[in-house]
Amino acid sequence: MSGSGGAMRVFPRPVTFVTGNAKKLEEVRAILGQSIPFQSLKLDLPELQGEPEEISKEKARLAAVQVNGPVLVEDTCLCFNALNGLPGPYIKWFLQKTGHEGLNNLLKAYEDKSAYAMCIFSLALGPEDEPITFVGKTPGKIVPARGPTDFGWDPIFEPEGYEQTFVLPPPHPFLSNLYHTRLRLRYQKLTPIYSSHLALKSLRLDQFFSQ
Ligand SMILES: O=c1nc[nH]c2c1ncn2[C@H]1C[C@H](O)[C@@H](COP(=O)(O)OP(=O)(O)OP(=O)(O)O)O1
Ligand SMILES: [Mg+2]
Repeated sequence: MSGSGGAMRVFPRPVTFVTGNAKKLEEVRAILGQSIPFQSLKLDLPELQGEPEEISKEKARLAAVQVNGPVLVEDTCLCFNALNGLPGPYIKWFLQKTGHEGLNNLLKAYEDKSAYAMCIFSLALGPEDEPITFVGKTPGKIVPARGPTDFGWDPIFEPEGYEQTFVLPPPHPFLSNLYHTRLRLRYQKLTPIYSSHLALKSLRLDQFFSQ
């Protein structure tokens, strides 16, 4: 696929990011909303049980039927290594029922507090198309909650290489705008993804996202 074209050719219609989560929307809009024709729809779609990628794909299929056009969905998992990846895709329910403290308690029986945050994006070009998934992982560890509690499990996840959870206030306003840190983390998760999966589909990543 060479020559002119790009996003407008791949997506004759805007991609609808379907989510019921305002925070997610804020972040994804900030990262992708400038580079592809983008709109959003607030829907809390059912998420079936199973392996994370399958859950996400199925969600994209449902979304594409509802929207009848190109859709993007994201599923976020928080996976504890000591528990072989659980709570994983079920983190939302664990968080709701047990809170940050309960999540820490789950690991009390284990020395290994390591975890990874995983975001899975699934893109379906339409109701008839098989969704493409993009998986990004950020390693880190589970710590007692600190900082503001405005976004999910952020306060208990300390990404590797950072001495703070996602949400502590920036140590210095010029050095680290936390909002940026968080976006960068997400971006890190996304970058390897574009190249591998989109190349497979012979859709050049820059055609997707840089125009
Ligand atoms: O970057 C994040 N940092 C901290 N917490 C996060 C993040 N991203 C999602 N979360 C929370 C939201 C929900 O409690 C669970 C994932 O569940 P998940 O199904 O992916 O999100 P959701 O149901 O809120 O929105 P959606 O309508 O897009 O499915 O982790
Ligand atoms: Mg959900």
